[in-house]
Amino acid sequence: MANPPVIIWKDEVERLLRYRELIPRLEVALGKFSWRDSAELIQPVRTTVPLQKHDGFMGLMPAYMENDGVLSTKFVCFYKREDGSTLPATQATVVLLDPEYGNVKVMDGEVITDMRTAAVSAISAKLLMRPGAEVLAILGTGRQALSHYNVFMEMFSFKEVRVWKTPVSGPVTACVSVEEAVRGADVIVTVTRCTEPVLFGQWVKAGAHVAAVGACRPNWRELDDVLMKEAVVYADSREGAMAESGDIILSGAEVFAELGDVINGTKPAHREKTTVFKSLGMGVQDAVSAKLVFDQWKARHSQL
Ligand SMILES: NC(=O)C1=CN([C@@H]2O[C@H](COP(=O)(O)OP(=O)(O)OC[C@H]3O[C@@H](n4cnc5c(N)ncnc54)[C@H](O)[C@@H]3O)[C@@H](O)[C@H]2O)C=CC1
Ligand SMILES: O=C([O-])C1=[NH+]CCC1
Repeated sequence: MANPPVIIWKDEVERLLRYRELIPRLEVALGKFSWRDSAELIQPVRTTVPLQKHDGFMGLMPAYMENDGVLSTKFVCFYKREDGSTLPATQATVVLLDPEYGNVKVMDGEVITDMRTAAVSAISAKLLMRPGAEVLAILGTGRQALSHYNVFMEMFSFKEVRVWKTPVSGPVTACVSVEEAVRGADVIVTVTRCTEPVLFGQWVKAGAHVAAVGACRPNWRELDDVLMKEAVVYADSREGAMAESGDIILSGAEVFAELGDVINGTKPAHREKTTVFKSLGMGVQDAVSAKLVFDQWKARHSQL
């Protein structure tokens, strides 16, 4: 039955989305994705349209989970703004559809993008960091840096958190150089808009886990060749990584496994080795986040 469209604004998404409910759903979705069972989940690599005049791109990120009744697409615009710009790098909207009737719910995608990306990095750390990890370093101080800080503080108890270049709020050590931030760190999160390597393997402690979130174009880098070749490399999607990750394509590093493979138990988690999780972002992550927001919204509105 056709229902009128629903619009859910940013402040409401912010109120409704919680990491404790989001993380288990994302783990299930990552696992389902890695089985490559099209009866369960269909998610092509995102389509990108370059916005040359604005130094950015628009990405279209569809996903369909037949058995879960989830159909959605995110529209995301990403701009390679200069360092120091106050404008957001990422603007996003998620459209959730009823698969049977095509009814539309439209919601803000910025909070979803910030939170689901950070949550997936936290899942990578849960699976791949060495036991007893004490020091977290975050490179970047934008939106993703903040969401990563929030979820890592909620999920883990690090003794020290270092941030390059300026501090986010909270008990963190502000570092003036990347080397100072990452030397001796057990977990490193890279959430910059860099297009050249900023994190070098020679500074990274053996056995550290790196969640590499920026550098989402085939010619952009955050990590150098030494790190990419020394580490065991995991990705959210093999196809996404091979199509979009400059760190993987240009270094020639191999993707050892997807996070979903580790969740499914089909590939090991090499906690004892240096690991890189290369995150590109997937439509299915937005789909399960949007479904969670809509279900919570519906529950609240049916009580009114
Ligand atoms: N893997 C995924 O699913 C997602 C990845 N991203 C990526 O995460 C990165 C950060 O996104 P946001 O936090 O939203 O952006 P933002 O603009 O809020 O923050 C970017 C950060 O990078 C720093 N930065 C900019 N240019 C730099 C340079 N040349 N060298 C060093 N640092 C520089 C800025 O100072 C700022 O701290 C972007 O590359 C974006 O593409 C964003 C959303 C999802
Ligand atoms: O998955 C996502 O939304 C994005 N990945 C890189 C820029 C935005």
